[in-house]
Amino acid sequence: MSVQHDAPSAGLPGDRGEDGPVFRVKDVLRPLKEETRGGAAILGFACDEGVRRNYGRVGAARGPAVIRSLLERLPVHGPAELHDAGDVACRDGDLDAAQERLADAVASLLGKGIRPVVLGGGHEIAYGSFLGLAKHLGDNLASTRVLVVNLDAHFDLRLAPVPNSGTPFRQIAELCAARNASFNYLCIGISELANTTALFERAARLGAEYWLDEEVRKAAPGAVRRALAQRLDAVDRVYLSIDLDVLPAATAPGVSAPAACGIGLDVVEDVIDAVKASGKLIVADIAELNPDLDCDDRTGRVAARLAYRLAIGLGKRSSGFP
Ligand SMILES: N=CN[C@@H](CCC(=O)O)C(=O)O
Ligand SMILES: [Mn+2]
Ligand SMILES: [Mn+2]
Repeated sequence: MSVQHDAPSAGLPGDRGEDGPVFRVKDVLRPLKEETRGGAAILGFACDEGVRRNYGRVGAARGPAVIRSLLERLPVHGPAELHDAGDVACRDGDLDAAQERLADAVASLLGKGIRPVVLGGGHEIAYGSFLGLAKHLGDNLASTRVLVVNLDAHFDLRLAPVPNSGTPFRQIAELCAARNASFNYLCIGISELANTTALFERAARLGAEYWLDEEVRKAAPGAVRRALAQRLDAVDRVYLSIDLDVLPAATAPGVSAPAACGIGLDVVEDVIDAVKASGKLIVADIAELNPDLDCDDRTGRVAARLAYRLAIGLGKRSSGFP
């Protein structure tokens, strides 16, 4: 279902009126209503408690507000509909409770046939997103082949006394084991110099597949897409997590741990498009934007662009370029 825009934008840079009405995301973004079914919704996770516990640079709790404001400014080129499911915040440093509330919000959206695009927040968001998917699937988790795709310089498979931004995928592995579900983890953009030997060994023990940042950078055109297509063919559903620190520091300076190498934004966008085109994407999140560390909103704009691609989709314009 889609609705026409009904209120053109005004007052934003570029909206001078002389070229006719301008429609932007803010004109189609509507607070989620109880009766809403289907479509996509953005849901914020205003939390950096996991980053703090992981000795990172805090500030990602302000990520959702900044992504929303940059997303709202982007133009919409055709009929579109997007719901805003509000924010889940972390209160009094209680990360477990915040992840539970995020999971409940994700499960509630999925129960209504709405595809959540969750905006972080530190990468502790990932455990909440997946827990929501697990709640939604219930007893069907074990029989549903879920592929977890994480675009990240880091495995985030750490062992730690308490959950943090470096542990979510180890927590997901444990949740899967407890529910007799397989842990099918594909990590794209892993940096050899940002993960210890112990983490590579844990990834191997858990059967994780990873593609290194250097391999992806040197891959022949189309190779990532072809390899990904094989993995997508073999599963029923995909949870896609994007840690912005998978991008080079010049593209994404506003993260706790910027990448020296990273993989290109074009690869990240190719992965999004391939996963969406498979029809199997069920939950997506964007993690680690720290507006306090950003430069000219560079990382925020990238996050907004990715959120747009996930929630609304590009490709309504084509120049005919060969
Ligand atoms: N979210 C994950 N963070 C990385 C941080 C690495 C760093 O601070 O250098 C990790 O734990 O591996
Ligand atoms: Mn990372
Ligand atoms: Mn991460």
